[in-house]
Amino acid sequence: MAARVRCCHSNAPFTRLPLTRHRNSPTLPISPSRVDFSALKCSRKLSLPIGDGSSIRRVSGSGCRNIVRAILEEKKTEVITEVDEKGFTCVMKFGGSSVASAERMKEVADLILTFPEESPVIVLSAMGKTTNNLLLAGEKAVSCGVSNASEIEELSIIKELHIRTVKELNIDPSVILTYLEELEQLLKGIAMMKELTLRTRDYLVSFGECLSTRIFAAYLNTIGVKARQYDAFEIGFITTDDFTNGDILEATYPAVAKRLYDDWMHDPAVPIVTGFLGKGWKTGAVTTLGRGGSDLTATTIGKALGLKEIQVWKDVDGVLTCDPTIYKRATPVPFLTFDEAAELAYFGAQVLHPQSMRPAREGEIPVRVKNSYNPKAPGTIITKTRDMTKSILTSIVLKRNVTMLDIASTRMLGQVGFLAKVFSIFEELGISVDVVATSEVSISLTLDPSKLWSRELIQQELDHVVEELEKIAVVNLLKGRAIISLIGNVQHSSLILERAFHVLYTKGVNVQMISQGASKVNISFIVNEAEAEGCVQALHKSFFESGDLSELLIQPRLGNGSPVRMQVEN
Ligand SMILES: Nc1ncnc2c1ncn2[C@@H]1O[C@H](COP(=O)(O)OP(=O)(O)O)[C@@H](O)[C@H]1O
Ligand SMILES: N[C@@H](CC(=O)OP(=O)(O)O)C(=O)O
Repeated sequence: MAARVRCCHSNAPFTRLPLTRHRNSPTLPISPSRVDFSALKCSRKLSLPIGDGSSIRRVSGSGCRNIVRAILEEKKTEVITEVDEKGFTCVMKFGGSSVASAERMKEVADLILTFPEESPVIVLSAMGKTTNNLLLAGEKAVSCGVSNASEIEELSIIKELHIRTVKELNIDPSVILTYLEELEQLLKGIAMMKELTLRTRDYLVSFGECLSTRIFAAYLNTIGVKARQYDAFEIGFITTDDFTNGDILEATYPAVAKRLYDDWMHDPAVPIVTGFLGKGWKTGAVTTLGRGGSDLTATTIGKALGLKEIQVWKDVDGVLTCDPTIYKRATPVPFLTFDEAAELAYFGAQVLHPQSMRPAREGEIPVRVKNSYNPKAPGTIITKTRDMTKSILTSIVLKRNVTMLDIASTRMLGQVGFLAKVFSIFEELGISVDVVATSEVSISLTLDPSKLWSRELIQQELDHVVEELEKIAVVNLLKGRAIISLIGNVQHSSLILERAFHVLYTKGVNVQMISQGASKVNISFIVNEAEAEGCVQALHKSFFESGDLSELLIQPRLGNGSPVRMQVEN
């Protein structure tokens, strides 16, 4: 293996790439067995020039690690020499609300141009409500008959929106026309087959992101900003074959880094990447990462390229103290840890995709949530740690449409393995469980509604679960429940619980289950769905609108009398 790597610091002559963390150690020829990839990962400030003598490129960041791995995996034997080109600095993801119209796309382009010091990778979602419209169109196609498929109302809405956008942006409509024709053909195909499999559903919704990115890249090119469109499933986003809910596989990171850097070095252009989409590793078919999955696309690129920041641009001033559609007086949360953000997303805050924090946490890359409608607002910055000294409650999250199961063993106390048996039934049926509270002979738990949503046979599945559990237990299935999660500093759980229960007691609400669990940041309780919104509003008033709760804290003190500073680490 003859690849050689050198490192360059911006103002210094080329020094030699440390294969350990020491910057000034000598250059060594690299071979898979000699490269300490974990050391490379730490070297975020290193630059890695690669080339074949004729064309020479340089990349920066911990993406170097992925490039080196990719080179080695391909068994390239080229010599690496110096150049001085700028790599990518950040990823900017714009959600559907940010690119909902031609006007919005222009504003987003302006916004990107207001950061000339950045060299961003752009990730886009489908325009506005296009994903919902595609799903609705697909469902209608199943039963409307082939001859009516072209007339589906949502198809017309999608066509009209995209054609109008292209006209208003003054770009060549051919960039999207073939896609719109193909979409119509696909709906006819669904109508003919009279079925919409999960695989076809993913292919169908992929049109949304394929269209929006093509339009935006074409627009940037017309205003003189060189841009290049990418379909994520063509540039190395490899996922499991779980259609509608694909998991990003490890191979994605080096593949995406290599493709984006290679293209950039041959011919620099701003990459415009489709969010939400991937390619199933066995089937080779288009997959999606679950609703809101463009956030995960952005953090995956952030980690792959070792960027300094991941920005997700939304239609709100950051992560708020609760869903603003439930309670208008929600306010932005300036700082969050990855743990808090992940928990918040997992327990239902639509603002972030539940899996999106994982790559950011692994790459230790800060995530900034900003408002594309109000760029001056500071937004929320999500990092590994933050000062928790005064933090009590951060945000209140509501998850609706929850099914709860009370499971009591038919045998009496002391039954060994009861919990194991119950959970093995869920494992066998592939159903995921959200909140759990147990005693030796009984369990209360909730089923993850998003998992149920993404699959069919919901009622049959529930019946089947109950049937299996009834072999060992008395089962009570309770629908129409909601989970209210209090995300915050569980170090102060007594204060949080005292206040929360006072609020709920005052409202006459009976909590049906509570779980604090092992999480350092979340206390959840289950109430009737009909009461849930009122509870969130009352809790918000009590925790965020009635003075500084931190004054109630009894501060732990060191021997010298000074207060202990608390840091929460993921
Ligand atoms: N705690 C929260 N903070 C901010 N927004 C929230 C929260 N909970 C729910 N939301 C909803 O999330 C929306 C933003 O997320 P999303 O629709 O995925 O944005 P985008 O499509 O721009 O990526 C907001 O408009 C808001 O209604
Ligand atoms: N368009 C997809 C993916 C996505 O991330 O969208 P948004 O960024 O608008 O939430 C969806 O609606 O689920």
